[in-house]
Amino acid sequence: MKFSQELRQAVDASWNASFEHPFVQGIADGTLPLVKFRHYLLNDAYYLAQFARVQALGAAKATDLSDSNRMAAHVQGTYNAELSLHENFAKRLGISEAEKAAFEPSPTAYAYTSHMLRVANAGHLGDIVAVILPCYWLYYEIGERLQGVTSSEPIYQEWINAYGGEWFRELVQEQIDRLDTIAEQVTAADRERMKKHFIISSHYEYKFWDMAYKLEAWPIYE
Ligand SMILES: Cc1ncc(C[n+]2csc(CCO)c2C)c(N)n1
Repeated sequence: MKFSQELRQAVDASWNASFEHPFVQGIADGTLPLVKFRHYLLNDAYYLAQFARVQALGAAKATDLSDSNRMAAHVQGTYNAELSLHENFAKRLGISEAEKAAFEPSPTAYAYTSHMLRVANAGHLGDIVAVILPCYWLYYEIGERLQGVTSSEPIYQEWINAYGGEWFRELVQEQIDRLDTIAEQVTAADRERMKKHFIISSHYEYKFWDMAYKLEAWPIYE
């Protein structure tokens, strides 16, 4: 069995919980209150900025020029594809640049990105691909499941369309293939560590929906 398949099996329950989360279901049927999607977007803008840094560390740590080149291209992909989607939504939801700049990430967004940055700083390219892969792959599977669904909220429909396309499938497959290639070249201990990164990122993907749905914030002490 390919390493990627072993990892996919290990997170099956966690990913099913993401598919069934009321945030995702609310996107599909259009009933998700926009205030919750707004909270998601603000946290996701922070998340994506950190995600790009993690991908860039992958480019820096690659030992092969072709991997450096592709990881750097993926940084640009995050900027172009993800942030343009965001800018479009932010405008429509009345999120200003000032609000974005002043926004402090919620505990889960902070913890998830801290997890990725810790792994990226300490690890090699294999650790980095393992820690970022659930972001690609889970969103692809959500996009796939929601194909054919017509959400009554146009913003949610655009979000669904963005993750169902062919361009996205190719990006995901490229990272899955990179994971499998590296997995064949490293030790069993390396693979075990990579698997843990993948599982923890999957937990955080679930918690990210929950964070947005519950409008999670830091405690206020008075
Ligand atoms: C919490 C969270 N997880 C995953 C994604 C999706 N995503 C982020 S970067 C990237 C790869 C380049 O497009 C993908 C698919 C998101 N937006 N927010």
